Formats: sequence, structure tokens, C-alpha cells
Amino acid sequence: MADPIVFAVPKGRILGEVLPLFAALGIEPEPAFADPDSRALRFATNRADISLIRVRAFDVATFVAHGAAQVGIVGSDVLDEFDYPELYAPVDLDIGHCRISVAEPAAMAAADDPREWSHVRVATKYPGITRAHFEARGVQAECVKLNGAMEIAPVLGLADRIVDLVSSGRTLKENGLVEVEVIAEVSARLIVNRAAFKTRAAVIAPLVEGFRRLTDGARAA
Ligand SMILES: Nc1ncnc2c1ncn2[C@@H]1O[C@H](COP(=O)(O)OP(=O)(O)OP(=O)(O)O)[C@@H](O)[C@H]1O
Ligand SMILES: O=P(O)(O)OC[C@H]1O[C@H](OP(=O)(O)OP(=O)(O)O)[C@H](O)[C@@H]1O
Repeated sequence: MADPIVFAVPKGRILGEVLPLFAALGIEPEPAFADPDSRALRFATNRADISLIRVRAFDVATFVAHGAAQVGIVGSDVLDEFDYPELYAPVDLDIGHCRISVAEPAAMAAADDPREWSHVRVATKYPGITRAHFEARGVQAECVKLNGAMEIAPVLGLADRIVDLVSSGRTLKENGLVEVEVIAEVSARLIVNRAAFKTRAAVIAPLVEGFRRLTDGARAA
């Protein structure tokens, strides 16, 4: 029998929303998969043809693009940032909803008109999305790449503005920032390596169909 396919799942907040989807599809990971204290990275499932890996959100796309994993789940923020040609994203899973936005200190926003910006200095984990967004508006964007805690950058003078994910808006509020522009809505997608979609079609095609039915069903309900 062929090796099981490798399905990459982000270990952060999306993991909790993925577990019910797996359950609905009859995929039962070994118990350690849902245990945040487990140090294991690869997990078996009740399906001999599917194994799981738990990696950082940005790395899900890297594993699947390179074919080291064949299938994965990743936020559309990550797909927009890297735009990997090797990835096919056939299903919007309707989980992990948030938006990617420009924010700035509340005091600055009071006297600021985004239509007048010609140059901005932005702290972000998403330099690709940020540059593309501002380029399309004819604004030159200088990006300072951070991997988290962007919200502290303006008050410390690292950058005037940030581009980051916003959901409830609580992180911005608690750090004295306000959202001034929404760049894109974000949700998690099922991704498949294009080559693997052909070579491992017997496992992957029904899996894609299963996720598609599940999310179509949820939308119709
Ligand atoms: N506040 C949020 N609300 C909803 N979805 C979110 C939120 N923040 C992030 N996400 C989604 O979850 C994905 C993973 O984010 P998460 O914050 O779990 O990882 P991270 O801390 O950025 O990753 P890592 O620790 O691996 O660097 C993001 O790419 C995005 O699609
Ligand atoms: O609008 P809110 O509901 O406050 O959510 C937004 C926050 O959520 C994400 O961070 P996360 O909590 O995942 O931590 P991180 O800094 O590790 O990415 C994001 O980077 C924001 O900081």
C-alpha cells in the first residue's frame, strides 16, 4: 500500500475549528493531535491513508507547496502573502474568519486622511500584502517585518502604522490603535499540492469533495 498522504494543519487557533470538520468527515486523529502539550509533530489517524502534521501557520503553505505535505489548511492571509503557484485552494472552509487591516494610533487617526498618504512606514508580518495594497493606491510603503506583537510598534516609534489581522478589535483597542483601512477579508482554505492532486487522486479527490460538501452544507443551513 502507498504511504499515507501528509495533511498539514496549523497548530494555532485554527486547530480548534478544524477538529469538528475532521470529525464530520470521519477522520479521527490519535489523541495527542488535539493535546497542546504534546511535543509530537506527526500523528496517525483512523485512516491508514491519511497522516497529520501540526506546524506553524506560515509553514503549512511551505510544506504543501514543496510537496512535503500533499494537503493542508491555511488562512487566506498566508496564501495572499506568498501566492505559491504550486498550490490549489479549492475550498473556503468558512472558519478562521478575520480581516487584514491598516491601523494607526487613535490620536494620529483623528487628524489623518488616508487619501493624502504618499509614503507610509508600516510594521507587519505581511510585507507582500502591504506593498501590493499600497502600490495599488500609488502610496510608497516601507515595511518593517515583525513576526508578532505588531501593535506595540507605533508607540515605540518603530513604525507609524501597522498591517495585521483583526477579529474582535480588542488587541488594537488595548494598544491605543484604530483600524483605518480593511485590506481583505480572511478565512481558512483547504490547499492541495497541484502535482499531488494528480498522483494521489484516489485519496485527495474524495477528501476535497468531503470538505466541499461539508462547507456547502454549512452555508445552506
Ligand atoms: N484574531 C483572529 N481571528 C480569527 N482568525 C485568526 C486570527 N488571528 C489569526 N487568525 C488566522 O489563524 C491563522 C493562524 O494564526 P495564529 O495567530 O494561530 O498563528 P500565529 O500566532 O500567527 O502563528 P505562529 O505562532 O505559527 O507564528 C492566521 O494565518 C489567520 O488566518
Ligand atoms: O482583533 P482581535 O480579536 O484582538 O484579534 C487580533 C489578534 O489576533 C492575532 O494574534 P494572536 O492572538 O493569534 O497572537 P499572535 O500575536 O501570536 O499572532 C492577530 O495577530 C492580532 O494580534
